[in-house]
Amino acid sequence: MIRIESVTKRYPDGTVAVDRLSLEIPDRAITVLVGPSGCGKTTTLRMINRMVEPSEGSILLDGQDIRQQPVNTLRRSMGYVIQNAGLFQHRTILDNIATVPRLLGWNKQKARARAAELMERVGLDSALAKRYPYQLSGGQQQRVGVARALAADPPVLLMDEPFSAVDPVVRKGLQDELLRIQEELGKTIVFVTHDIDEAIKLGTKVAVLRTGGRLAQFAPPAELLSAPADSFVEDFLGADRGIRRLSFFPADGLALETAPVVPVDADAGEIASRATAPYLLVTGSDGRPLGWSEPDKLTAGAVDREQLLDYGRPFLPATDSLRTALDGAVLSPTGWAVAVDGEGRAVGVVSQQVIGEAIRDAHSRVAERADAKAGR
Ligand SMILES: Nc1ncnc2c1ncn2[C@@H]1O[C@H](COP(=O)(O)OP(=O)(O)OP(=O)(O)O)[C@@H](O)[C@H]1O
Repeated sequence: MIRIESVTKRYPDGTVAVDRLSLEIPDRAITVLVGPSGCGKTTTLRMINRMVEPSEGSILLDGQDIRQQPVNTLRRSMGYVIQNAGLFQHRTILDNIATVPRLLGWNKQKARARAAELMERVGLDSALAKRYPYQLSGGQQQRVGVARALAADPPVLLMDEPFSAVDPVVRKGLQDELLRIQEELGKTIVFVTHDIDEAIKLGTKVAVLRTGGRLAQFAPPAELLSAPADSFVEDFLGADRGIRRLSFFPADGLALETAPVVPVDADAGEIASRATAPYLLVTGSDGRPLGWSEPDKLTAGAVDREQLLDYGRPFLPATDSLRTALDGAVLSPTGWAVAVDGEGRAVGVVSQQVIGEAIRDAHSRVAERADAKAGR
């Protein structure tokens, strides 16, 4: 664990970049530092690997003050990734990634073998190994930056706005990749961003800093969204807080209805028996949804697929959230969302009303837990 204990950083010109900051950064999780420009995020990160020394307070790594070990030893235990990757322009991709192992005295062959393994891990095609950084896209360069930071297998990764310079689609890919790598490798990651959506997506815990380097709130993302500490955090979280919070509620408890799901080859009797629902979801012979129809517009044995209403975007109850389920219902012309299994086969349907009830239940469970925690 990294413990930041009442740390203040005053730069020589008198600027107080960080003001009595205390944080406990858990192992094997992603802790995000987020806040407006100039709130002291980078300064805090750089104090962890001693690129910046605190004016007051101390930082402990596994109980030991980081000043008690040689700075090079400390930095070797902490990979560092920055915006625009900061690659060595005159070295190939493979040699960029092999830099730290080489510094540690590994022979060339072993270091390059490790670099090749890491290229695969971060999703880089091995054909890029011999290229130079300028021959890569921005997103690929960022992946090289992550691979290089992981090369010596440090327990800690410090990441300073690593994905800020790439477009939103590439950025999403890099974020997903980081979550996957984290799941596989279990690093302790401290991640700086000014983007609250990125913080909420990546953070196990999120520290919101305000200008002057003071901590506004330190909590898991779902808690930030449900209970912002004050109006600064609330404003920083931005619009749609309620909807975004639904991402943290699983859809697996939704009561699905199977009666309105009819196979395309259903006979007249079966259609009639299901006609109590305002709409029926017609499925193909493979069980996948084809579209919605009003029961009286369905003719047994002769379904006109052109006449079916679009079924919108289905959700997977096992892995998706109430947000995805609600989105599916809102997008559907019938107001009902379609639930599918991993193969895309319809397993049931659910109305906006039922999703609304599930949202209310989820909210009250959170409120009960908060009450229990507060001893009310
Ligand atoms: N070397 C320095 N000397 C004087 N002031 C500095 C120095 N480095 C940073 N600062 C100031 O300290 C404050 C915090 O800077 P820092 O870079 O840590 O913020 P940040 O939250 O990372 O900002 P951004 O999101 O814009 O990168 C700012 O007011 C900045 O101008």
